[in-house]
Amino acid sequence: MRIAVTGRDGQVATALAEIGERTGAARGIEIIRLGRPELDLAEPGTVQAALAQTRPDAIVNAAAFTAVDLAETEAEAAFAVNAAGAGAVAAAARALSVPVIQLSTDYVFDGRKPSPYREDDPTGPVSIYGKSKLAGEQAVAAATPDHVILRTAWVYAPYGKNFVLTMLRLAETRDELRVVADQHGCPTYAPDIAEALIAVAANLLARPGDAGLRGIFHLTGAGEATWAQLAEETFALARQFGGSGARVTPITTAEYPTPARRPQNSRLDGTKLAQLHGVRLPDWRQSLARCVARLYGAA
Ligand SMILES: NC(=O)C1=CN([C@@H]2O[C@H](COP(=O)(O)OP(=O)(O)OC[C@H]3O[C@@H](n4cnc5c(N)ncnc54)[C@H](OP(=O)(O)O)[C@@H]3O)[C@@H](O)[C@H]2O)C=CC1
Ligand SMILES: Cc1cn([C@H]2C[C@H](O)[C@@H](COP(=O)(O)OP(=O)(O)O[C@H]3O[C@@H](C)C(=O)[C@@H](O)[C@H]3O)O2)c(=O)[nH]c1=O
Repeated sequence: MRIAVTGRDGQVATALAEIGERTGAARGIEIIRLGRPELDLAEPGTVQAALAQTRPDAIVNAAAFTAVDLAETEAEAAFAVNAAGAGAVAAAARALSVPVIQLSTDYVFDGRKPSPYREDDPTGPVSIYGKSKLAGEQAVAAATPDHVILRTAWVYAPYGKNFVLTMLRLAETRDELRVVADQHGCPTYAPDIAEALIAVAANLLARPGDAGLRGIFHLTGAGEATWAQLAEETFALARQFGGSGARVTPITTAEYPTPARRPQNSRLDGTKLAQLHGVRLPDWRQSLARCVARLYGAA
């Protein structure tokens, strides 16, 4: 199975590439990463040719404008990549007669639901990033029926830009960190997402006409946390490996003003993916332990 993945140096694409390098030969999986300048989602003219030359069996669109706060002032750029760009990738998949898996986000919801969101719950993004990703979902669905939209959340890895690495970096110079404790979500480990993407792609290729395997699915680490709990657990693990952590002071969203609004509740219910694709991710604490162990050279 040859999987072409966009967003070459991002967390998810990197995690997929690692699987390809470590176990791809034994498992018959080849990962081909694409990025700028040869594939630029803001330049839709580059998309089809770049993807076609990889001769993929399936395409994963992991490229996105992910700077949530910056998107508030760069809406046009965010929409170009996350909406039009995603549509261009899906159109290329259709032209190549292969399935496309589009990564999307918990930030398509407004966060007011008191329990975890299901796939058919009404969307209502409260940020430009969320709005642009929702428009991307719609563009993908309009471009090809042979798609899966995987909404994930709070992604972290031992590399790239993410909250866990930000906390560890800030703790190097500060004894105390103030972290919001009234936003609830599901931290998700990029290498877990990568394994799930491979399983979903294999299912799509095995059952080409199965509409039940297509459409929107939620994919997050099991369990739930606040950002403050995620920071605390990160520091607890870092200390186990001889590192240092900061003291976490829980604060409210109002006490940490940001340009973009974030949903208060962005927990996603992964039941549908488990039932139809047989994919369920480990608890976020287990995966965070693997991540931090790797950062400290213990894994
Ligand atoms: N990170 C998270 O917490 C979450 C992410 N997601 C979604 O998951 C997917 C993967 O996220 P993640 O791996 O964390 O993302 P990253 O932010 O780690 O990487 C995004 C990648 O997209 C690339 N990119 C940005 N603009 C363009 C463009 N115009 N053309 C081509 N490539 C571009 C970036 O390139 P460059 O390095 O050059 O900027 C980068 O390599 C995205 O769809 C994201 O919306 C969903 C929920 C949570
Ligand atoms: C750095 C920092 C952040 N925060 C808060 C701000 C915010 O409410 C929360 C998370 O901040 P970040 O900016 O790191 O995370 P953010 O960019 O909002 O993360 C999101 O990224 C996009 C791409 C997604 O799709 C989402 O699922 C989600 O992962 O933590 C603190 O309370 N204290 C701090 O010291």
